[in-house]
Amino acid sequence: MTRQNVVVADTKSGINVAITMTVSNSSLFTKAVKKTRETQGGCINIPPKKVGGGARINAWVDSMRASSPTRVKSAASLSDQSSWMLRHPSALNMFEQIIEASKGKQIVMFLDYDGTLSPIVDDPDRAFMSDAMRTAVRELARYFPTAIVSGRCRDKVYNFVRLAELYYAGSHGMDIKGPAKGSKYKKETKAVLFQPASEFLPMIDEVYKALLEKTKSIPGASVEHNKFCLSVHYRCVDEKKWSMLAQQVRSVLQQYPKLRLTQGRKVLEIRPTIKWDKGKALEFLLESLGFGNCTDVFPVYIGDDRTDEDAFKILRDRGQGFGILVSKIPKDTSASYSLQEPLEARTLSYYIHALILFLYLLFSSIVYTPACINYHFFFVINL
Ligand SMILES: O=P(O)(O)OC[C@H]1O[C@H](O[C@H]2O[C@H](CO)[C@@H](O)[C@H](O)[C@H]2O)[C@H](O)[C@@H](O)[C@@H]1O
Repeated sequence: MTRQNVVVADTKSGINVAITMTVSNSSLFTKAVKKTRETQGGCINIPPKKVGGGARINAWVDSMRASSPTRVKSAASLSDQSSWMLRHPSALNMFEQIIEASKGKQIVMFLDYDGTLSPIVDDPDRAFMSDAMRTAVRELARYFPTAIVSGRCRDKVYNFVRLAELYYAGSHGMDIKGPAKGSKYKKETKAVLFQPASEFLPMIDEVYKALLEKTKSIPGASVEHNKFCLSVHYRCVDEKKWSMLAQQVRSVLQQYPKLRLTQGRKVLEIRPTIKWDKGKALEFLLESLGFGNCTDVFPVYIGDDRTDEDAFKILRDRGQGFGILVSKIPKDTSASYSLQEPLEARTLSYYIHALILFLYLLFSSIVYTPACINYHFFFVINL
């Protein structure tokens, strides 16, 4: 299967247009040409001052609307949904194939936090992961090197996950730290710490203060300091005020050409223009674990957001491992597989159990433990 991503700058709207072509000879996948108003990684061009402001703001707001799950859901027809599922089958249904592909290779796990390990909630400070999920991740890390890759600042995501044995890449990969006690998977003992955007710290602090001031009159808006980047949340902002919020953010960012804007789930993310993202963080971590040029490594990345696309794309380009997109609705993605997303509280528990099941099954097919013998028996029979 070959897949080509072509990114074309839409000079009118200031938003890039990504055209993705997937050509496959496998019966599982269909030929598809997709056009979306976003790039991989969801980058929005910050327009230069002189160009018409109104049109630009409308384009921002359009993009904010497009990322609203309810709208995307209603826009997606049933046949779109099923053809998308053919191209990105459930990781649970494809489990045997996945295990087969990883045979004899070292699996390395990369997990996004919000929307992947924790449910999406209104208050970013209350996005707790369940104890059951923590147990699943802890178990996973017993068998595979495991990293959490998040847009959040590293300390904050660590406080949610609270597992000292993991690698953490916070601030969209711009703040990477290995386990304090070293890792059993890493031969050399030198601790891993990598912060490629350190010089931006004073600027980020400055912009944080400016954004707090500019957005304080917009009910529901909040600004989160993620150390090397910032998040402007609009999940709780009335849609009628989105345009005003976009204008305020734009007015601040125009003074800082060294910062760029990307988009997540009802969040505008501001970060340095350096060429660093979750995909680069994944490569950095593989390198520091000693798997940089290895052919027998099998990285698995699970994420739900546009910024995770950078990592999915790296895996596709390397032809190693695969990405799993957590989403209930069709989205343009470089991930190979999908898992359902917890849109409603009622379906949330299903998703968490599904993910836990997937994580458990992944390691239980390789390592025999009493708790997983039943599944293994089932798995072997089904082969
Ligand atoms: O890379 P991630 O770990 O997925 O971080 C991306 C952003 O996640 C958080 O925001 C998202 O989750 C919040 C809590 O569920 C939700 O309220 C918000 O609408 C989502 O966008 C985090 O707060 C942001 O700083 C991250 O950039």
